[in-house]
Amino acid sequence: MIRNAQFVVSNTDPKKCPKPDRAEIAFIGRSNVGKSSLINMLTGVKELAKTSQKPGKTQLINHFMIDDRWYLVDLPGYGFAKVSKDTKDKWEKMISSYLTGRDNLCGVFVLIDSRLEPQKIDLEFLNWCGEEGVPFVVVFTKADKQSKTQTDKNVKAFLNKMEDIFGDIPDYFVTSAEKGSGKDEVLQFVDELISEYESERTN
Ligand SMILES: Nc1nc2c(ncn2[C@@H]2O[C@H](COP(=O)(O)OP(=O)(O)OP(=O)(O)O)[C@@H](O)[C@H]2O)c(=O)[nH]1
Ligand SMILES: [Mg+2]
Repeated sequence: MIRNAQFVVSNTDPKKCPKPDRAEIAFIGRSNVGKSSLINMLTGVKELAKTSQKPGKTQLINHFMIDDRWYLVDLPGYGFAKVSKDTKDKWEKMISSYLTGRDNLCGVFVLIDSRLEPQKIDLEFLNWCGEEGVPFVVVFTKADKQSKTQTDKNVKAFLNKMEDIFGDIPDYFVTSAEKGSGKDEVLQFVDELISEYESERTN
């Protein structure tokens, strides 16, 4: 359970992010996949992270302080078609330097739309994370949008692709921000990552 969640700061420059003095967990995924909605669902604060029906809402690296203990980070989405090459390049630079340079980052939750068949852009991004040693888990979103059978089918297809790429299946969660499903499982995992980070720091 998250008891307290507060917005701290937004940045374009990863170097200006808050002092990395505590555990940090980030959320990323294709534009409109439901990152901000999931963050609101997990924290129980309805409009903590700004959401929109229009893709490309989140443009900055947004830090939130959770229970005075860890940072939660909402990142802008990738794969939004209606942006210039220049904007895409800037995004890539900002996100790659954040993800590879943030010392206190203990986990990156990569969100995947459970309505879709495996998307090249998601697989490429996960592959990049693997190559760079970015510690990721997969979160399927919007499970309420179709039947459980269809969700299971899409999840399975995606995991099969991941197995082809990595030789094994990553940790994953199936969620709906609308229904609140998957909340306990995701928060339990977050807690494990943070506790691990904290015990490594004190030892
Ligand atoms: N039915 C349903 N709709 C969802 C769910 N999660 C998000 N949405 C909707 O999907 C749209 C996009 O959600 P956001 O949370 O803003 O997505 P985002 O990934 O933060 O998008 P960007 O910041 O633009 O990259 C909104 O209209 C949400 O209401 C879900 O679990 N179920
Ligand atoms: Mg967003």
